[in-house]
Amino acid sequence: MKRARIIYNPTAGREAFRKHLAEVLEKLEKAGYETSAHATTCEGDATEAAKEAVRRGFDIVIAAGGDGTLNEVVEGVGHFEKRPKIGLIPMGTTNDFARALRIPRDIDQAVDIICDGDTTPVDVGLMNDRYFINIAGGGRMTELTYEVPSRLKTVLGQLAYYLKGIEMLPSIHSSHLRIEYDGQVFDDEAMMFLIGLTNSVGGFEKLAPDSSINDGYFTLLILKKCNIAEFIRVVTLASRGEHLDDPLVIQAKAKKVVVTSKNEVLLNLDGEYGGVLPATFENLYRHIEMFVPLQRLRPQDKVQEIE
Ligand SMILES: Nc1ncnc2c1ncn2[C@@H]1O[C@H](COP(=O)(O)OP(=O)(O)OP(=O)(O)O)[C@@H](O)[C@H]1O
Repeated sequence: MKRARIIYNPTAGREAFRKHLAEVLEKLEKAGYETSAHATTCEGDATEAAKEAVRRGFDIVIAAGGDGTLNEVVEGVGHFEKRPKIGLIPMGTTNDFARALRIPRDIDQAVDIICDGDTTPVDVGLMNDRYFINIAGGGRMTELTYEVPSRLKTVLGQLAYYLKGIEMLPSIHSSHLRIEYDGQVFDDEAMMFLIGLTNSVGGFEKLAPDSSINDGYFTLLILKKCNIAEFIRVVTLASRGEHLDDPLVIQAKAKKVVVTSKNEVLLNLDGEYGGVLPATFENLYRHIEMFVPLQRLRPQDKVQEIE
């Protein structure tokens, strides 16, 4: 019998996972998994629990929580040579990664995907020595996501981001950024940069529409220096996926990105504070095997059988 370890964040999202735990365990047992669960107690605990699960030889690790919990689980398993497969039960507020993988928010349906057993390899990012699964970025605007208090996100959902964004608008300014990406260089003032692994970021599904979850490339977006009116215009365009042709936006594909600055620039990794520049971002090609609804993936995310 295969062994599964559920790592769940009891504080994630609006709904308590604990209420559903018994039925989830039963379902997984029926599908042939001997399953146990761990409730995280604080920040970083999911990473330790995931490391322990690898050491104890679990075949699969299931993250039940938001992007933060999945990020911590990947951080825990990512450094090991032999990595368990990862399942995801989206319980967060935005669930960007689940959206990119077409994993439904319904707990029952998400567990069905794990029970069905279809998996696909996905790329993960490594920033210096920390993993990220969805998005890394830097610049004043990217600070927005981790300045929104978790409690506010839970109560207000995405509205919390908008409210915080309005509050922060007057303090948005540019920073010097030197960005080397696959042999090219941007060296100028800019508002922010984003390095995405999937098409889904902060609830915006059209920010990096061409990105694929397993092609080995990041989508790099740079927003050049602009004033607040231009900034609002580009963010509005981005919400509709119409920003890529804007002269203020640079878009590129890259496997490796190195960013330095003359200023102090704070970083954001999967929506949480990620330290300060300088940083090197590497795309780890198909580093993690994840349970997904294969037939629902976008064509560019499907692994071709003949490669
Ligand atoms: N018991 C706990 N108490 C407080 N914080 C916790 C606990 N367990 C985990 N955390 C922290 O909560 C953070 C956010 O959790 P998570 O991403 O699962 O939910 P979310 O913020 O509601 O969802 P999303 O990231 O999709 O918006 C995690 O990064 C983790 O460090």
